[in-house]
Amino acid sequence: MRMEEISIVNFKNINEATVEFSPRLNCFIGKNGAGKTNMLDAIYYLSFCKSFFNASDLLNINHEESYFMLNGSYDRLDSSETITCGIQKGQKKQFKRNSKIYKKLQDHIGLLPLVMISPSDVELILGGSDERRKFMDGVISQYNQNYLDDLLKYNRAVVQRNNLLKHFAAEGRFDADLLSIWDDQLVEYGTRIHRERTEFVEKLIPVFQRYYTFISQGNEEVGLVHQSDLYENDFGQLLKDSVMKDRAAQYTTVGVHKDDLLLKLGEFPMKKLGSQGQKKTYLVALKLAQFDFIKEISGIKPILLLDDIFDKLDQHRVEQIVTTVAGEQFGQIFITDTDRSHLDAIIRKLGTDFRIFNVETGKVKPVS
Ligand SMILES: Nc1ncnc2c1ncn2[C@@H]1O[C@H](COP(=O)(O)OP(=O)(O)OP(=O)(O)O)[C@@H](O)[C@H]1O
Repeated sequence: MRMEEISIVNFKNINEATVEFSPRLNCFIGKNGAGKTNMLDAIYYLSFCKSFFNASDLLNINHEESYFMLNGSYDRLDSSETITCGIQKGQKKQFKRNSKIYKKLQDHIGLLPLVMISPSDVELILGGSDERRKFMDGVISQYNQNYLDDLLKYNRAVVQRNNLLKHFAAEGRFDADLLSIWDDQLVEYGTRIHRERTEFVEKLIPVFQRYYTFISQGNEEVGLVHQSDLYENDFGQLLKDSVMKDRAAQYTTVGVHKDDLLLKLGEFPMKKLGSQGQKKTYLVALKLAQFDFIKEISGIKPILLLDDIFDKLDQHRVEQIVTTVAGEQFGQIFITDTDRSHLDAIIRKLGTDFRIFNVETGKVKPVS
Protein backbone atom coordinates (compact mmCIF):
# COMPACT_ATOMS: atom_id res chain seq x y z
CA MET A 1 0.00 0.00 0.00
CA ARG A 2 1.19 3.52 -0.61
CA MET A 3 0.16 7.10 -0.16
CA GLU A 4 0.32 8.93 -3.44
CA GLU A 5 -0.40 12.47 -2.32
CA ILE A 6 -1.35 14.48 0.73
CA SER A 7 -2.95 17.93 0.95
CA ILE A 8 -2.72 19.75 4.22
CA VAL A 9 -4.44 22.94 5.36
CA ASN A 10 -3.74 24.50 8.78
CA PHE A 11 -2.39 21.34 10.42
CA LYS A 12 -0.11 22.57 13.22
CA ASN A 13 2.57 24.79 11.64
CA ILE A 14 1.79 23.62 8.07
CA ASN A 15 -0.61 26.18 6.63
CA GLU A 16 -0.79 24.78 3.17
CA ALA A 17 0.99 21.92 1.44
CA THR A 18 0.24 19.53 -1.38
CA VAL A 19 2.90 16.89 -1.73
CA GLU A 20 3.26 14.00 -4.16
CA PHE A 21 5.15 11.04 -2.75
CA SER A 22 7.51 8.38 -3.98
CA PRO A 23 6.14 4.83 -3.65
CA ARG A 24 9.33 3.84 -1.83
CA LEU A 25 11.30 6.42 0.12
CA ASN A 26 10.35 9.95 1.15
CA CYS A 27 12.70 12.09 3.21
CA PHE A 28 11.84 15.28 5.04
CA ILE A 29 14.92 17.33 5.82
CA GLY A 30 14.95 20.49 7.90
CA LYS A 31 16.04 22.22 11.07
CA ASN A 32 14.62 21.55 14.53
CA GLY A 33 11.04 22.74 14.82
CA ALA A 34 10.63 23.11 11.02
CA GLY A 35 7.58 20.84 10.74
CA LYS A 36 9.06 17.47 9.68
CA THR A 37 7.35 15.53 12.46
CA ASN A 38 4.13 17.43 11.76
CA MET A 39 4.23 16.01 8.21
CA LEU A 40 4.53 12.48 9.61
CA ASP A 41 1.75 13.19 12.09
CA ALA A 42 -0.58 14.31 9.29
CA ILE A 43 0.05 10.98 7.53
CA TYR A 44 -0.48 9.14 10.82
CA TYR A 45 -3.72 11.04 11.40
CA LEU A 46 -5.24 9.79 8.16
CA SER A 47 -4.66 6.17 9.25
CA PHE A 48 -5.77 6.44 12.88
CA CYS A 49 -8.24 9.39 12.95
CA LYS A 50 -6.04 11.00 15.57
CA SER A 51 -2.64 12.52 16.14
CA PHE A 52 0.24 10.35 17.35
CA PHE A 53 1.03 13.12 19.85
CA ASN A 54 -2.01 15.21 20.83
CA ALA A 55 -5.06 13.60 22.36
CA SER A 56 -6.95 16.85 21.83
CA ASP A 57 -7.80 17.55 18.19
CA LEU A 58 -7.89 21.28 18.83
CA LEU A 59 -4.14 21.29 19.50
CA ASN A 60 -3.58 20.15 15.92
CA ILE A 61 -5.33 23.16 14.41
CA ASN A 62 -2.89 25.92 13.52
CA HIS A 63 -2.89 28.43 16.39
CA GLU A 64 -4.03 31.25 14.11
CA GLU A 65 -6.87 29.32 12.46
CA SER A 66 -10.19 27.71 13.35
CA TYR A 67 -9.99 24.45 11.35
CA PHE A 68 -7.65 21.99 9.68
CA MET A 69 -8.14 19.71 6.68
CA LEU A 70 -6.22 16.67 5.53
CA ASN A 71 -6.71 14.82 2.30
CA GLY A 72 -4.77 11.69 1.35
CA SER A 73 -4.86 9.62 -1.85
CA TYR A 74 -3.75 6.03 -1.63
CA ASP A 75 -3.19 3.00 -3.76
CA ARG A 76 -4.42 0.11 -1.63
CA LEU A 77 -4.53 -3.41 -3.02
CA ASP A 78 -4.57 -1.89 -6.51
CA SER A 79 -7.57 0.34 -5.93
CA SER A 80 -7.66 4.06 -5.19
CA GLU A 81 -8.75 5.37 -1.84
CA THR A 82 -9.27 8.99 -0.85
CA ILE A 83 -9.43 9.81 2.82
CA THR A 84 -10.47 13.26 3.99
CA CYS A 85 -10.54 14.64 7.48
CA GLY A 86 -11.82 18.00 8.66
CA ILE A 87 -11.74 19.45 12.15
CA GLN A 88 -13.48 22.73 12.88
CA LYS A 89 -13.49 24.30 16.33
CA GLY A 90 -16.83 23.63 18.04
CA GLN A 91 -17.90 20.98 15.52
CA LYS A 92 -17.77 17.22 15.29
CA LYS A 93 -14.80 15.60 13.57
CA GLN A 94 -15.56 14.56 9.98
CA PHE A 95 -13.79 11.61 8.43
CA LYS A 96 -14.60 10.47 4.91
CA ARG A 97 -13.59 7.51 2.78
CA ASN A 98 -14.11 8.21 -0.92
CA SER A 99 -16.47 11.11 -0.04
CA LYS A 100 -18.61 8.95 2.25
CA ILE A 101 -18.69 9.99 5.91
CA TYR A 102 -17.80 7.30 8.44
CA LYS A 103 -20.57 6.73 10.96
CA LYS A 104 -18.04 5.30 13.41
CA LEU A 105 -14.37 6.33 13.25
CA GLN A 106 -13.56 2.86 14.57
CA ASP A 107 -14.55 1.44 11.15
CA HIS A 108 -11.59 3.21 9.57
CA ILE A 109 -8.93 1.75 11.86
CA GLY A 110 -6.93 -0.91 10.04
CA LEU A 111 -7.86 0.19 6.51
CA LEU A 112 -4.50 1.91 6.01
CA PRO A 113 -1.97 0.04 8.14
CA LEU A 114 0.87 2.18 9.41
CA VAL A 115 3.73 1.88 11.87
CA MET A 116 5.34 4.96 13.40
CA ILE A 117 8.75 4.88 15.10
CA SER A 118 9.25 8.04 17.12
CA PRO A 119 11.53 9.31 19.90
CA SER A 120 8.47 9.46 22.16
CA ASP A 121 8.22 5.64 21.96
CA VAL A 122 10.71 5.66 24.82
CA GLU A 123 7.65 6.07 27.06
CA LEU A 124 6.98 2.42 26.30
CA ILE A 125 10.09 1.63 28.35
CA LEU A 126 10.07 4.47 30.87
CA GLY A 127 6.33 5.02 31.33
CA GLY A 128 3.69 3.17 33.32
CA SER A 129 2.06 -0.13 32.36
CA ASP A 130 -0.74 1.76 30.57
CA GLU A 131 1.79 2.70 27.85
CA ARG A 132 2.58 -0.94 27.20
CA ARG A 133 -1.07 -1.98 27.21
CA LYS A 134 -1.73 0.86 24.75
CA PHE A 135 1.00 -0.58 22.52
CA MET A 136 -0.57 -4.06 22.50
CA ASP A 137 -4.07 -2.68 22.06
CA GLY A 138 -3.03 -0.30 19.27
CA VAL A 139 -1.52 -3.11 17.20
CA ILE A 140 -4.23 -5.69 17.79
CA SER A 141 -7.04 -3.27 16.98
CA GLN A 142 -5.44 -2.55 13.62
CA TYR A 143 -6.33 -6.06 12.46
CA ASN A 144 -9.11 -7.13 14.81
CA GLN A 145 -12.15 -4.84 14.95
CA ASN A 146 -13.88 -6.99 17.59
CA TYR A 147 -10.93 -6.50 19.90
CA LEU A 148 -11.48 -2.74 20.11
CA ASP A 149 -15.12 -3.37 20.80
CA ASP A 150 -14.30 -5.83 23.60
CA LEU A 151 -11.79 -3.39 25.02
CA LEU A 152 -14.29 -0.51 25.12
CA LYS A 153 -16.89 -2.73 26.77
CA TYR A 154 -14.37 -4.12 29.24
CA ASN A 155 -13.14 -0.64 30.23
CA ARG A 156 -16.71 0.55 30.66
CA ALA A 157 -17.47 -2.43 32.92
CA VAL A 158 -14.37 -1.69 35.05
CA VAL A 159 -15.52 1.92 35.50
CA GLN A 160 -19.04 0.79 36.48
CA ARG A 161 -17.73 -1.84 38.88
CA ASN A 162 -15.39 0.71 40.47
CA ASN A 163 -18.27 3.18 40.84
CA LEU A 164 -20.31 0.49 42.54
CA LEU A 165 -17.46 -0.34 44.94
CA LYS A 166 -17.18 3.36 45.83
CA HIS A 167 -20.94 3.59 46.23
CA PHE A 168 -21.00 0.59 48.60
CA ALA A 169 -18.17 2.10 50.65
CA ALA A 170 -19.98 5.45 50.90
CA GLU A 171 -23.24 3.77 51.90
CA GLY A 172 -21.56 1.36 54.31
CA ARG A 173 -23.20 -1.69 52.71
CA PHE A 174 -22.32 -4.43 50.21
CA ASP A 175 -24.31 -6.44 47.66
CA ALA A 176 -22.36 -9.32 46.10
CA ASP A 177 -25.09 -10.13 43.53
CA LEU A 178 -25.12 -6.61 42.19
CA LEU A 179 -21.34 -6.59 41.87
CA SER A 180 -21.34 -9.94 40.07
CA ILE A 181 -23.29 -8.42 37.13
CA TRP A 182 -20.09 -6.53 36.27
CA ASP A 183 -17.93 -9.57 37.05
CA ASP A 184 -19.73 -11.52 34.33
CA GLN A 185 -19.01 -8.80 31.79
CA LEU A 186 -15.38 -8.50 32.84
CA VAL A 187 -14.93 -12.25 32.45
CA GLU A 188 -16.60 -12.33 29.03
CA TYR A 189 -14.59 -9.47 27.48
CA GLY A 190 -11.44 -9.87 29.59
CA THR A 191 -10.94 -13.52 28.62
CA ARG A 192 -11.06 -12.66 24.92
CA ILE A 193 -8.70 -9.69 25.39
CA HIS A 194 -6.29 -11.93 27.28
CA ARG A 195 -6.33 -14.54 24.51
CA GLU A 196 -5.65 -11.96 21.80
CA ARG A 197 -2.81 -10.31 23.73
CA THR A 198 -1.24 -13.69 24.50
CA GLU A 199 -1.28 -14.75 20.85
CA PHE A 200 0.05 -11.37 19.74
CA VAL A 201 2.99 -11.35 22.16
CA GLU A 202 3.86 -14.99 21.44
CA LYS A 203 4.11 -14.27 17.72
CA LEU A 204 5.89 -10.96 18.22
CA ILE A 205 8.73 -12.20 20.46
CA PRO A 206 10.81 -14.26 17.98
CA VAL A 207 10.53 -11.61 15.25
CA PHE A 208 11.44 -8.86 17.71
CA GLN A 209 14.46 -10.82 18.97
CA ARG A 210 15.62 -11.48 15.43
CA TYR A 211 15.50 -7.76 14.60
CA TYR A 212 17.30 -6.83 17.83
CA THR A 213 20.06 -9.36 17.21
CA PHE A 214 20.49 -8.12 13.66
CA ILE A 215 20.64 -4.42 14.58
CA SER A 216 22.92 -4.95 17.60
CA GLN A 217 24.95 -7.57 15.68
CA GLY A 218 24.36 -10.10 18.40
CA ASN A 219 25.89 -8.01 21.15
CA GLU A 220 23.01 -8.27 23.61
CA GLU A 221 20.07 -10.50 24.42
CA VAL A 222 16.65 -9.04 24.98
CA GLY A 223 13.39 -10.40 26.26
CA LEU A 224 9.71 -9.52 26.34
CA VAL A 225 7.29 -11.09 28.80
CA HIS A 226 3.54 -10.59 28.92
CA GLN A 227 2.44 -10.36 32.53
CA SER A 228 -1.23 -10.95 33.34
CA ASP A 229 -3.31 -12.07 36.32
CA LEU A 230 -5.17 -14.36 33.95
CA TYR A 231 -2.27 -16.69 33.14
CA GLU A 232 -2.43 -18.63 36.38
CA ASN A 233 -6.02 -18.12 37.38
CA ASP A 234 -9.61 -18.42 36.27
CA PHE A 235 -10.72 -14.80 35.95
CA GLY A 236 -14.16 -15.29 37.51
CA GLN A 237 -12.63 -16.99 40.55
CA LEU A 238 -9.96 -14.34 40.78
CA LEU A 239 -12.58 -11.58 40.94
CA LYS A 240 -14.41 -13.46 43.69
CA ASP A 241 -11.19 -14.04 45.64
CA SER A 242 -10.28 -10.36 45.40
CA VAL A 243 -13.56 -8.95 46.67
CA MET A 244 -12.26 -8.00 50.11
CA LYS A 245 -9.23 -6.30 48.58
CA ASP A 246 -11.40 -4.52 45.99
CA ARG A 247 -13.79 -3.29 48.66
CA ALA A 248 -10.91 -1.87 50.69
CA ALA A 249 -9.28 -0.26 47.64
CA GLN A 250 -12.66 0.80 46.16
CA TYR A 251 -11.56 -0.30 42.72
CA THR A 252 -11.05 -3.52 40.75
CA THR A 253 -7.57 -4.73 41.62
CA VAL A 254 -7.32 -7.70 39.22
CA GLY A 255 -7.90 -8.15 35.51
CA VAL A 256 -6.49 -7.40 32.09
CA HIS A 257 -6.50 -3.66 32.86
CA LYS A 258 -3.48 -4.50 35.05
CA ASP A 259 -1.53 -6.37 32.32
CA ASP A 260 2.02 -5.34 31.62
CA LEU A 261 4.95 -6.19 29.39
CA LEU A 262 8.27 -6.84 31.05
CA LEU A 263 10.98 -5.48 28.78
CA LYS A 264 14.33 -7.13 29.49
CA LEU A 265 17.98 -6.64 28.65
CA GLY A 266 19.53 -9.99 29.54
CA GLU A 267 17.92 -10.81 32.86
CA PHE A 268 17.43 -7.18 33.92
CA PRO A 269 14.76 -4.58 33.24
CA MET A 270 15.59 -2.46 30.18
CA LYS A 271 14.16 0.55 31.99
CA LYS A 272 16.81 0.40 34.72
CA LEU A 273 19.88 -0.90 32.93
CA GLY A 274 19.56 -0.16 29.20
CA SER A 275 21.73 2.59 27.70
CA GLN A 276 19.99 5.17 25.51
CA GLY A 277 21.20 3.40 22.36
CA GLN A 278 20.07 0.01 23.67
CA LYS A 279 16.65 1.41 24.53
CA LYS A 280 16.37 2.92 21.08
CA THR A 281 17.45 -0.36 19.47
CA TYR A 282 14.88 -2.20 21.57
CA LEU A 283 12.11 0.13 20.43
CA VAL A 284 13.12 0.03 16.76
CA ALA A 285 13.23 -3.79 16.88
CA LEU A 286 9.84 -3.90 18.61
CA LYS A 287 8.24 -1.60 16.05
CA LEU A 288 9.79 -3.46 13.10
CA ALA A 289 8.38 -6.67 14.57
CA GLN A 290 5.02 -4.91 14.80
CA PHE A 291 5.42 -4.04 11.11
CA ASP A 292 6.00 -7.71 10.17
CA PHE A 293 3.11 -8.80 12.30
CA ILE A 294 0.59 -6.39 10.75
CA LYS A 295 1.87 -7.16 7.28
CA GLU A 296 1.38 -10.89 7.78
CA ILE A 297 -2.11 -10.55 9.22
CA SER A 298 -3.45 -7.87 6.85
CA GLY A 299 -1.61 -8.95 3.70
CA ILE A 300 -0.67 -5.27 3.23
CA LYS A 301 2.76 -3.71 3.74
CA PRO A 302 2.11 -0.93 6.26
CA ILE A 303 3.40 2.58 5.67
CA LEU A 304 6.50 3.06 7.82
CA LEU A 305 7.17 6.44 9.47
CA LEU A 306 10.65 6.89 10.92
CA ASP A 307 10.98 10.05 12.96
CA ASP A 308 14.46 11.05 14.03
CA ILE A 309 15.50 7.41 13.94
CA PHE A 310 19.27 7.88 13.90
CA ASP A 311 19.65 9.90 17.07
CA LYS A 312 21.52 8.03 19.88
CA LEU A 313 22.59 5.13 17.65
CA ASP A 314 26.15 4.31 16.65
CA GLN A 315 27.16 4.01 13.00
CA HIS A 316 26.92 0.18 12.99
CA ARG A 317 23.39 0.15 14.29
CA VAL A 318 22.36 2.87 11.86
CA GLU A 319 23.75 0.78 9.00
CA GLN A 320 21.95 -2.32 10.18
CA ILE A 321 18.65 -0.43 10.33
CA VAL A 322 19.25 1.03 6.91
CA THR A 323 19.96 -2.44 5.52
CA THR A 324 16.79 -3.75 7.12
CA VAL A 325 14.35 -1.13 5.88
CA ALA A 326 15.99 -1.22 2.45
CA GLY A 327 14.83 -4.84 2.16
CA GLU A 328 12.04 -6.05 -0.05
CA GLN A 329 9.77 -6.83 2.91
CA PHE A 330 9.30 -3.08 3.49
CA GLY A 331 7.18 -0.82 1.34
CA GLN A 332 6.71 2.94 1.46
CA ILE A 333 8.86 4.75 4.00
CA PHE A 334 8.72 8.32 5.31
CA ILE A 335 11.75 9.49 7.20
CA THR A 336 12.84 12.71 8.89
CA ASP A 337 16.31 13.98 9.65
CA THR A 338 18.08 17.25 10.25
CA ASP A 339 20.77 16.53 7.67
CA ARG A 340 21.08 14.41 4.57
CA SER A 341 24.09 12.28 5.43
CA HIS A 342 22.23 9.28 6.93
CA LEU A 343 19.62 9.50 4.27
CA ASP A 344 22.14 9.54 1.45
CA ALA A 345 23.39 6.20 2.77
CA ILE A 346 19.88 4.78 2.68
CA ILE A 347 19.22 6.12 -0.76
CA ARG A 348 22.42 4.61 -2.12
CA LYS A 349 21.57 1.28 -0.53
CA LEU A 350 17.99 1.23 -1.75
CA GLY A 351 19.01 2.16 -5.27
CA THR A 352 15.35 2.77 -5.90
CA ASP A 353 12.79 5.52 -6.25
CA PHE A 354 13.00 8.34 -3.69
CA ARG A 355 11.98 11.91 -3.07
CA ILE A 356 13.54 14.45 -0.79
CA PHE A 357 11.64 17.39 0.64
CA ASN A 358 12.98 20.43 2.41
CA VAL A 359 10.87 21.55 5.33
CA GLU A 360 11.28 25.10 6.56
CA THR A 361 8.90 26.85 8.99
CA GLY A 362 5.96 24.73 7.87
CA LYS A 363 6.67 24.96 4.12
CA VAL A 364 7.39 21.71 2.30
CA LYS A 365 9.26 21.83 -0.99
CA PRO A 366 10.63 18.98 -3.13
CA VAL A 367 14.38 19.10 -3.67
CA SER A 368 15.03 18.83 -7.37
N1 LIG B 1 -1.23 23.91 16.52
C1 LIG B 1 -0.08 24.46 16.10
N2 LIG B 1 -0.10 25.66 15.44
C2 LIG B 1 1.05 26.22 15.00
N3 LIG B 1 2.27 25.66 15.19
C3 LIG B 1 2.34 24.50 15.84
C4 LIG B 1 1.16 23.83 16.33
N4 LIG B 1 1.55 22.68 16.93
C5 LIG B 1 2.90 22.64 16.84
N5 LIG B 1 3.38 23.71 16.18
C6 LIG B 1 4.77 24.04 15.86
O1 LIG B 1 5.35 23.04 15.06
C7 LIG B 1 6.76 23.05 15.29
C8 LIG B 1 7.25 21.66 15.57
O2 LIG B 1 7.27 21.00 14.39
P1 LIG B 1 7.87 19.52 14.32
O3 LIG B 1 7.68 18.79 15.59
O4 LIG B 1 7.30 18.94 13.08
O5 LIG B 1 9.41 19.86 14.15
P2 LIG B 1 10.55 18.96 13.52
O6 LIG B 1 10.90 19.55 12.19
O7 LIG B 1 10.19 17.53 13.55
O8 LIG B 1 11.71 19.29 14.54
P3 LIG B 1 12.82 18.37 15.28
O9 LIG B 1 13.91 18.19 14.29
O10 LIG B 1 13.21 19.25 16.41
O11 LIG B 1 12.16 17.10 15.70
C9 LIG B 1 7.03 23.89 16.53
O12 LIG B 1 7.60 25.10 16.11
C10 LIG B 1 5.65 24.08 17.11
O13 LIG B 1 5.53 25.30 17.76
